[in-house]
Amino acid sequence: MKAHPWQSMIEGLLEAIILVDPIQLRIVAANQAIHQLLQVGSSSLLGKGVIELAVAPEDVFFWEDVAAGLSENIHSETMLKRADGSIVQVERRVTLIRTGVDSSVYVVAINDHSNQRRVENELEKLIAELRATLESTADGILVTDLDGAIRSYNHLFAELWGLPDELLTQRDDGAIYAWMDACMHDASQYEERLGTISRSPLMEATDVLTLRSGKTLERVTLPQYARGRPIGRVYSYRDITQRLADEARLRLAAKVFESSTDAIFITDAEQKIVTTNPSFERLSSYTEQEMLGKTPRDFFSEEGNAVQVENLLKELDNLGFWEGELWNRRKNGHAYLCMISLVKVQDEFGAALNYIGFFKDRTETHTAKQRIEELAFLDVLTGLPNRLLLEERIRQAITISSRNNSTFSLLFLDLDHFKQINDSLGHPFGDRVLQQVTERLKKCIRQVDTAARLGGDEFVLLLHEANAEGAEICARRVLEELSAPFSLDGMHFTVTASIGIALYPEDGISMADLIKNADSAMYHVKERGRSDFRFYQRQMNIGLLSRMKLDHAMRQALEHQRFRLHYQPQVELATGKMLGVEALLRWTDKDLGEVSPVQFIPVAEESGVIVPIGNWVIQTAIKQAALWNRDGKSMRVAINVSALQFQQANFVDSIAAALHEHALQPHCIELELTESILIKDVEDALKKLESLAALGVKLAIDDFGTGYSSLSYLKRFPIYKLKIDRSFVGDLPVDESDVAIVTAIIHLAHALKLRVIAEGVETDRQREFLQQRQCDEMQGYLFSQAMSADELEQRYLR
Ligand SMILES: Nc1nc2c(ncn2[C@@H]2O[C@H](COP(=O)(O)O[C@H]3[C@@H](O)[C@H](n4cnc5c(=O)[nH]c(N)nc54)O[C@@H]3COP(=O)(O)O)[C@@H](O)[C@H]2O)c(=O)[nH]1
Repeated sequence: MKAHPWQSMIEGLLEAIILVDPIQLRIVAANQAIHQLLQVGSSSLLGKGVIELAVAPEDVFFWEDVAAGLSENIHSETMLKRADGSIVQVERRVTLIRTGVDSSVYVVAINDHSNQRRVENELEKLIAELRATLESTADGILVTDLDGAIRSYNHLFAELWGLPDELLTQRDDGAIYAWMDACMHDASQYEERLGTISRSPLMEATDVLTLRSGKTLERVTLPQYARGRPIGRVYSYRDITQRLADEARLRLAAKVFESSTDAIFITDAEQKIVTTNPSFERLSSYTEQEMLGKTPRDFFSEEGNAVQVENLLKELDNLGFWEGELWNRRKNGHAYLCMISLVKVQDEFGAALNYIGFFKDRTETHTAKQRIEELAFLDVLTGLPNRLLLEERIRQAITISSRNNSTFSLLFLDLDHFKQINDSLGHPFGDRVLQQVTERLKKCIRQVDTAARLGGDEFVLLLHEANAEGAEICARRVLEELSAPFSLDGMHFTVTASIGIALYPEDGISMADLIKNADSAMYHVKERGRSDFRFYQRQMNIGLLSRMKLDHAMRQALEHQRFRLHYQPQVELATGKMLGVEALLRWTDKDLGEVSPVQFIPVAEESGVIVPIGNWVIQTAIKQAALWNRDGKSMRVAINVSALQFQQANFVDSIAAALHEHALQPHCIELELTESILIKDVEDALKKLESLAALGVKLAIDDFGTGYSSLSYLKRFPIYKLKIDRSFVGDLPVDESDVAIVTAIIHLAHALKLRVIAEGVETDRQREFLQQRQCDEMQGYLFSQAMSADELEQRYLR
């Protein structure tokens, strides 16, 4: 094919050129540049249909339009196919050049655009990436130029500031800034700061913005540079509301950790301690440094609790927590009781992240608890086990004895006349006596035995594996131990006790029965004169029951006038003349028969019915004395007065009223008072005795020598007569002690200008002895027993 005349002209052009015949649409000339662009051999394009190079459909349409004479020029981007089939982006300009009147040629100038296109693509990608970055950032971003005109912002910015939809769709920078102003808690400060920033293009700043909504935003602003010069500014906003709250919480947690009074340690996932708080060191004496890397196992494991520690660690891993108490040791070796809580901190899959241990020293609470428990089981005054603990020990003793077929004994011990000590010397004194008694009781039992105080002056001794013989030995030891004089505040006195013994299993197989029966046996001792011991016998409980019955019967007897008075003469020793009588209460019950005052007076005193009975005695005795004296017979009547009766506030008035009612001279009445009455409430007793003496009533001390025998009251009180107790008279004149005592009492009475009478005189030898010692009067079976008023009148007053 002949070369086109323009071939050489286009050959040297850098731009790729093809010349196309406008009729046949065939390439008539092509330069080197197009061959290179399409990577085809030189001249290989010549003669080729131009449409063959077209890739894009619009090119095909264009050349079809050209062929149809519809189009002449085109300048556009398109694509060409290379020889290897690859596509190349080009800028293509097609110009129809008239070469003659009837001839023309299309000059197709082609520029390889693939580089530019690549750059543009890159740019687009970059922009898209930037946009994506902008959108995907966790911060709200606002980009402005140096004048503050908004160049762009991301959706998070809009969200953080709550921009309304209309501001998102229209471009109105002023409205956006106004909106942001309005959101601010302190708009003026915000604007001032913003002004400062915008006036300083190079300024980098971080600010915290507090919005009215309660949100807190952190704003970081940086200048935007292009070619080393600031061209604008980027503001990034981050919602730090939660972070601030978290930080505050963390600060608080840190403060709690630091200032907690609980010792706290935190371990890593391998249970190695990574930190401890100050309380940890305070409590354990180990510093944090010493604990780092140690494990709870190292820290808590103590001699003897290793198994417990292993179990708790197992439980901690299984359940995620453990709580309990453990004994541990401080660095100095001192043991302390830890109240521990261990918690396993886990990730969402349950794997351990950390372990946190809290513990506190519970030693004091433990000790206090122990003390409280002790107090619950110990008698505060004496430190002895109380009823609760005794019951527990008896229960144990029953269990062991029934299993071993062995025995044990219960000694129920009640101090004799202890009430008098309390009443006369006060409760604090009585308490100290009980403490001294306790010390003596402790000496009488073995280590394995129990001495318990039930309350008041009641004690129980539980003697393990003690049969009757063992119990008796112990009872005797107690009586002997107590018989030694007590000494308190310079006072010397004696305390005796009545002891009842019950044996297991003979006297009961239950705790209640054993205590009841020992108590019952003790009562029998009381009834039979006290200061002794006695074994329980089956019929004794009838006695207990009968005490209640007796009380009831006495009240009935009083109501139905079944009491009567007998009178026992009191005789002048020197002349044998009867000077008076002692009124003695008698009672014949329809069921019980004749009941001795020895039996019923103590029960009446115990229940209080002695007061109305005593009043009846006073009324009856004074009435009888008035009758005798009215008939011209001079007869003095001695009346027994019990302590409870004397304590009644109206006692003196009742005597005065009775004397007045029966018009009896007061000197015809002699009141026999026991020593205990006088030492009970000394001031009250003194007042009453002085009032009675002022009335003219004579006062005698009954049973003299058996009580506390405090001689001071003989000096202070208006006493008229002492009555020597019959226990000192019975063995006269054989018993040297009795001889000495009786002689001393007579001398004492006379020295104090008191009269003296001996009771219980049964023999002539006794009478003679008393006469020799110049005792003033006597009373006893030797002269006469007590008898009814009628009988007495018949025998002695005719
Ligand atoms: N508060 C009141 N007590 C009273 C009253 N009546 C009596 N009693 C007291 O009861 C106790 C026992 O009295 P009783 O059984 O009547 O015994 C008295 C005499 O019978 C007895 N006595 C007299 N002589 C002899 C004797 O030679 N031998 C001997 N074995 N007993 C004898 O002594 C009792 C008198 O004692 P006392 O009162 O100490 O003088 C007794 O304590 C009574 O006090 C009452 O009304 N109220």
